[in-house]
Parts: sequence; C-alpha cells; structure tokens
Amino acid sequence: MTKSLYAIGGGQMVEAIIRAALKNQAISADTTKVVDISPERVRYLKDTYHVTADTEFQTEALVNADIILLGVRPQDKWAELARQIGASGQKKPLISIIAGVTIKQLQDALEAADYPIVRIIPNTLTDTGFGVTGAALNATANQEDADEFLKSFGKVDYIPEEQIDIYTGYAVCGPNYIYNFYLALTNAGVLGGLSRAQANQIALENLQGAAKMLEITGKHPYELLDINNSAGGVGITAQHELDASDFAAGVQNAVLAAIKRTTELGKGE
Ligand SMILES: NC(=O)C1=CN([C@@H]2O[C@H](COP(=O)(O)OP(=O)(O)OC[C@H]3O[C@@H](n4cnc5c(N)ncnc54)[C@H](OP(=O)(O)O)[C@@H]3O)[C@@H](O)[C@H]2O)C=CC1
Ligand SMILES: O=C(O)[C@@H]1CCC=N1
Repeated sequence: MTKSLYAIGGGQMVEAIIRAALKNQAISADTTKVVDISPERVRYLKDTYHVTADTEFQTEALVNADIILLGVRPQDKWAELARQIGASGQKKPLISIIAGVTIKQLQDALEAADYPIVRIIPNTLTDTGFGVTGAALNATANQEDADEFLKSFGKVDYIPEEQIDIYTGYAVCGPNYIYNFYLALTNAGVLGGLSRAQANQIALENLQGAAKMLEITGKHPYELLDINNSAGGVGITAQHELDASDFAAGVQNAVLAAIKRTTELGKGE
C-alpha cells in the first residue's frame, strides 16, 4: 500500500530513495513532502519528481505522514530535528538513514518515550534492483510499517544494530570499491593499447559475467581462478603480480577505514 512520506533532507541518498519508491509505487508524488534547507534543491526536487517541497521544517507535515525519513548528514542538526519530531506528539515511524547515529542517540534526541525508530543504511544502487539495505528496529517499531517502503529501493537485511556500521563500510560503500576496481582495470586496458570504449565494454562484460559465475556456480573464487589459469601461462603470471602487490590489503584497509569512520561520525568526531 502506498505510504505518505515526509522526508527531511533532500540530498543524494533521499533523492535516490524517492526516485525508486515512486517508480515502485511504494509512495506517490501527491503524498510525498520533502524539506531541504537549500532552495535550489527544493526547486529541483519539485520540478523533477512533482513532490511537495519546502525549505522550512513543518511540524504539521508530520500529521499527514505515514513515515518520516530523516536524511540529513551526521554533521547536520539532526538532533534538533529529532527533538521537534518528538515534541510534535505524533509517533509516526522514524526511518533514519544517518550513518553512525545510533537508535539510542535518536531516542534521546526525540525526548519521547517508546518512539518507533527504524535505523537503516541504504545505498545509491536504488535504480538497479541490486544493493542491500541494513535495517535495525527498536522495540517499539513494527517491521510491517516499513517493510514495503524499504523493499522499494533495495533488498533488505534485518540485522542487529551492532552490524549497521559494518554494513555501512562494507555493503553501502560497496559500489565505491567496484567503481575503483573498474577504473583501475579500464585504465589498464587503455595502457595496453585499447580504446577507452573497448576497455570499458570489456570490463563491464567481465564484471557482470564474473559476478554471474560466482552466483550460478556457487564456487569459491580459488576454484574459478583455477579454471582461468593454465599451467605456466598468462593468468597465473598476472596472479603472481596481484599476490605480490597491496591489492587485497588495500581493499581490506579501505573497508575497515570506512567502518571506523562510520562509528566516528556517529560520535560527532
Ligand atoms: N550517499 C550515500 O551513499 C549514503 C548516505 N547515507 C546517509 O544519508 C544522509 C545524507 O547523505 P547524502 O544524501 O549523501 O548527503 P547530501 O549532502 O547530498 O544530503 C543532505 C541534504 O540535507 C540538507 N540539509 C542539511 N541540514 C538540513 C536541515 N536542517 N533541514 C533540511 N535539510 C537539511 C543538505 O542541504 P545543504 O547541502 O545545503 O547543507 C543536503 O541537501 C547522511 O546521513 C548519510 O550518512 C546513508 C547511506 C548511503
Ligand atoms: O559517504 C558517506 O558518508 C555515506 C554513508 C555511507 C556511504 N555514503
């Protein structure tokens, strides 16, 4: 069933959510309202998605909303916004996408006992049908109130809150690692003498094909590498260079740094 939505903060992530939720009819433009402090952003969201949008937070907008989406940054005045939501007396489910900010912090800022909170970490792959949102609920929140909306912009893993920061650095920043790999690989193709267009097309084929192989065979990558490397041949020569490099540690360090940064952001660091 279509939900009416009040989104607070209309930046990149909220836009990606609204676009997918509208397309999948979990929300409709005439019952979606967005507040963002930037007038340009408000104009853009109105013109592009035909939603109602404003630069001022309005407590009255909470009355007609089935769901509130809190989409400002950890560095923004989220606690003040939460206080106003709590003070409204409305107890509409609050879905927070703010990286690092915990259910306890939100609960304290709301200053309203037993407020239903759904803390999620979505990603920007919302248009693709791929990508996993991590979601943790407090004891007052009902999964059914949010489930259809959450599934309209990605697959959903309901997880213990302790895992949300790991999902943020690993699952949600996930596309970053892939984009970087793609960039490094396509530059190698160009370095080897292919045109940019050829290099891009081949890398995309290989990325999608390799992902499909992992999915349909269920094999460990070591087994698939064995198929791709003949004895004393080309593949194993490339493998030796990768093994001698910081490739694996570089990726792993980046993920661990992203997880650490998520936790720091929640602490206001
Ligand atoms: N981008 C991503 O991949 C993901 C982001 N997130 C989370 O989503 C949130 C938003 O991130 P993202 O979309 O990338 O950031 P953006 O900077 O694109 O969006 C934040 C928006 O909120 C606006 N804003 C700031 N303060 C207020 C306020 N008091 N009232 C209304 N609007 C306000 C900002 O305006 P202005 O720019 O003028 O300050 C901006 O338009 C963050 O908490 C982030 O952790 C979670 C998962 C993934
Ligand atoms: O960069 C960020 O802070 C957001 C949260 C996770 C991914 N993007």
